[in-house]
Amino acid sequence: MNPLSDFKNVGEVEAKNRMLLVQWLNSVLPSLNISINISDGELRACLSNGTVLCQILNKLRPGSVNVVNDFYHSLPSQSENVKRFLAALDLLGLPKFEISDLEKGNMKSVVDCLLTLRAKSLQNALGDNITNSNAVRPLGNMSSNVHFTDQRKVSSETTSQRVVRSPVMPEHVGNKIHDVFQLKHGSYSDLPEAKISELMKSTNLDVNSYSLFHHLYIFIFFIYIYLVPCITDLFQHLLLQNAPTQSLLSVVNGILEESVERRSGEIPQRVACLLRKVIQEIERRISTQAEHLKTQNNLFKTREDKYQSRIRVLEVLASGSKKDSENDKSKMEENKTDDKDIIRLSKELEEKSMEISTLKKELQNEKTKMEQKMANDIDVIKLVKRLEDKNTEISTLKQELQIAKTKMEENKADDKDVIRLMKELEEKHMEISTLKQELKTEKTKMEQKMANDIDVIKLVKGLEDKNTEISTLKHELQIAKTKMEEKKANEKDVTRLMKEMEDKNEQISTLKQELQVEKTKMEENKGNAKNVNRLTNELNEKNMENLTLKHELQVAKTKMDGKKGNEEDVNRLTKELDDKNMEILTLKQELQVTKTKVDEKKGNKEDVNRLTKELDDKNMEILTLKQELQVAMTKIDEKKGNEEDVNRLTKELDDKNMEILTLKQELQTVKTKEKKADDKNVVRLMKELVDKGTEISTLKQELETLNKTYKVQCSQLEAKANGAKVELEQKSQEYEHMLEKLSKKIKENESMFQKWNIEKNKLQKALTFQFGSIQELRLSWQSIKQDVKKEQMMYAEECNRLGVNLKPVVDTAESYQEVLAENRKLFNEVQDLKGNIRVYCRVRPFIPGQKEKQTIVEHLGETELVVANPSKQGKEALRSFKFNKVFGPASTQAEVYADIQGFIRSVLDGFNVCIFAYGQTGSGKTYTMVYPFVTH
Ligand SMILES: Nc1ncnc2c1ncn2[C@@H]1O[C@H](COP(=O)(O)OP(=O)(O)OP(=O)(O)O)[C@@H](O)[C@H]1O
Repeated sequence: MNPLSDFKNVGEVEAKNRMLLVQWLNSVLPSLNISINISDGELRACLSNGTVLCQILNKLRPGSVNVVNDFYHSLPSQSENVKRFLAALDLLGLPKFEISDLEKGNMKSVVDCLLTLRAKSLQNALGDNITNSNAVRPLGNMSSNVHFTDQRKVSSETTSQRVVRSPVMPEHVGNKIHDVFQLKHGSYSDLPEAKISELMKSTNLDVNSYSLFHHLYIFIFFIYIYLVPCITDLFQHLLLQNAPTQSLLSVVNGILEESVERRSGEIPQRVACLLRKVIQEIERRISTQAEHLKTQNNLFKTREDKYQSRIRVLEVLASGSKKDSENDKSKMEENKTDDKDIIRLSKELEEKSMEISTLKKELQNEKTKMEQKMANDIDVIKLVKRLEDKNTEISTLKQELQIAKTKMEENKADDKDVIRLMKELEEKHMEISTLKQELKTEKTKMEQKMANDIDVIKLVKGLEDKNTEISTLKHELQIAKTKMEEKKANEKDVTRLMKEMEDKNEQISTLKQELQVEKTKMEENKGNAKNVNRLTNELNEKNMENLTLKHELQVAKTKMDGKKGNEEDVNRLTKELDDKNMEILTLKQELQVTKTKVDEKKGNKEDVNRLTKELDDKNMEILTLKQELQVAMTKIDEKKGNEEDVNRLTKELDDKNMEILTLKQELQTVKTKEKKADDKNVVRLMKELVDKGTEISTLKQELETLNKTYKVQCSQLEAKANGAKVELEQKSQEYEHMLEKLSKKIKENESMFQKWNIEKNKLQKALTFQFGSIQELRLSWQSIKQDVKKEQMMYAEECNRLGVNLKPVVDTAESYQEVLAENRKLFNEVQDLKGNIRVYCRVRPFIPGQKEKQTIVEHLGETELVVANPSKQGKEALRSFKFNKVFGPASTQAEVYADIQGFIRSVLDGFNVCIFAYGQTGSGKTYTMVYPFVTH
């Protein structure tokens, strides 16, 4: 056991005892009105006066203590009151406490003492008439000395009076002894404890219960002494054995008193023997009483042990209950652990539910991802389509580029652009291949079940970037295309110019021929030299113009050969060409006009004049032209000298024309070659196209397979998702079920917890009750112990008194013989006078329940009895009998005894007496002899 808990228990027990005491004090003395939660110090202050203690005792036993009320000398009076109270307790045989305990020491002893007083008073209050009478009686009345002094006071009374009155105290003793005998004969264990204590404590006697048993014994003894001296030793022994001690003592007292009254000084031998035997019997009884006391002591010890063991058992039970409570606590703790488990399980459930929710969320996310991936896949498909479109575009671009390339090669186009474009194309190819690789990797990633969206987004971004790049490239290509077209246009312009040049040259040649024709005509028609000159000048001018044109053409060609002729030059050249054409047209018109004029001059003299005028004009013009030509010539001379140069130039022009022709031929050939190359390129491109188509078809197939696998995977994933959903639902249902179970368990545990709490409370109440009962048992045990000690003391005192009383009895035993002899003589004389043999008749009444109630007794007289005989008639029908005395059916045992009690005296005087009963079975012999104490 835990010492701390012991301490607590001890403290609790002391507090409870104090409360009990306070309650009792308040109930006995309501004026006190002490608080239940009084402390030790307060209780000391309340009781240290001593007056309260004395008042309580006086309340319980009025007049037990005289209270000292000395207000001037309070302290001595207080201690005096306490002393008186303690003395009274001492007299009562109750446990005491020390005065120092009340003044300074531990109040526990004071509380225990007062609680024993309380227990004693409660026992008395439990309806025990004997103890009630004791409670009312003054304390001094309890002393046995008082009884003996009273006994001595009435010693002068007659024997018969004594027989009735004397057994006030000895009757207690006799009863006690009788009861003790009963106990000795083996019924201790059958008796209740209350009865034992009652027996042990009872010092009072109900006089009404004094039975005939006692009288009968005295009566038989006297018969034995005076009337039946020859009675056997066995009967004597039986008498002594069965006689109560009080009867024996009263008999002894009676004999002694009678001998004293007679003053004969003689005690008959038989009486002396009887007295010795009585004394021996009393001694034996005392010794047996001592033994009984010992056995009682042992019994009390065993009972004490029993109580101790019970206390221990109760303590063990208490500890057990504590253990039980601890077990309950442990159970509670287990319940707590169960609760913890439940909490843990609920937490786990929550976690599971959280996991389920997260799984659901993940599933949702997966779904969304799947959908996104589906969307991405759609995007990818779109991208692939776009890529295919791009490929087609690229292929077309390639073709265009190839065409442009060839054209550029043919037309010596910008190599750098072409190279750049080629490089870009290669880069595009590379990019496309990388894109393809990326696509493949994407596909593999898609095959590896959903590459993350970021990569897809990146790819999409990359694709977008690529698209932008492609768009920029397209734009560049468009620009390049436009440039190429422009260049083509330039080329066309160049060719057109070349054609125009050729036309001009042809026109020039025709003009030359016309001029030649005109010259010949002029010569034939003695044409005007001025016109010739003019025409020559004009021709020269035209030649110059041609030269300049050629030169400019050459420059343009060189520029074109330089492959970097810009549009401005071309425009400029075209403008110049247009101007020249305009000039040529004007010249043509002028020529036409002159031709017509010449034709008119040929027709008519007037016209000739006009023509001459016109010729003059023309000449003037020619002159001007010549001048101009001269200027030009001078200029030419200044630059290149003379007409040779012009011829050279004309030759050169011819050469150039030739060159133009050759160039035209070359162009024609190049065009043919170009056509051939174009065909080759077309074949190659076709091949590439076919390859691309195959690639595209394979890519499409791959895409389709990928789509299919993707769809299959999607379906699988959907199936898995559905399965997971079903599992999740099942799990959620299971968890819900578990939750319900757990909630039920929690409710059950709560109900169990409440039950346990109720049981715990009950156990605690039972424990407190048991503790209280243990305490009460202890107190009662202490009181019983005190009672036993007191009884022991009383018995010791009684023994001493008996010894003291017996001593004069023994001393005067011899003088008694004389008295007894005289008494015997007188009595026997009376008996002889009455008749030595007496015959009595007693008629039994009908027994209750007897069916046939017909009596044959016809007449019942004092000494006569008439009996009817129905079988006979006449005188014999009635028969009368005479007896010393006839007792009727209404006669009592006392009447019968009163008639024969003289024989008892004779017995005690030493005479032999014989009393016997005779009669039919069931006539009442045993009733008359054995049941003398039944009063009727
Ligand atoms: N005077 C009486 N008054 C009332 N009842 C009596 C009286 N005498 C005898 N009885 C009853 O009669 C019945 C028989 O009595 P009892 O046993 O004394 O007869 P008995 O003569 O002793 O019989 P047995 O010879 O068989 O021993 C008993 O029940 C007894 O109580």
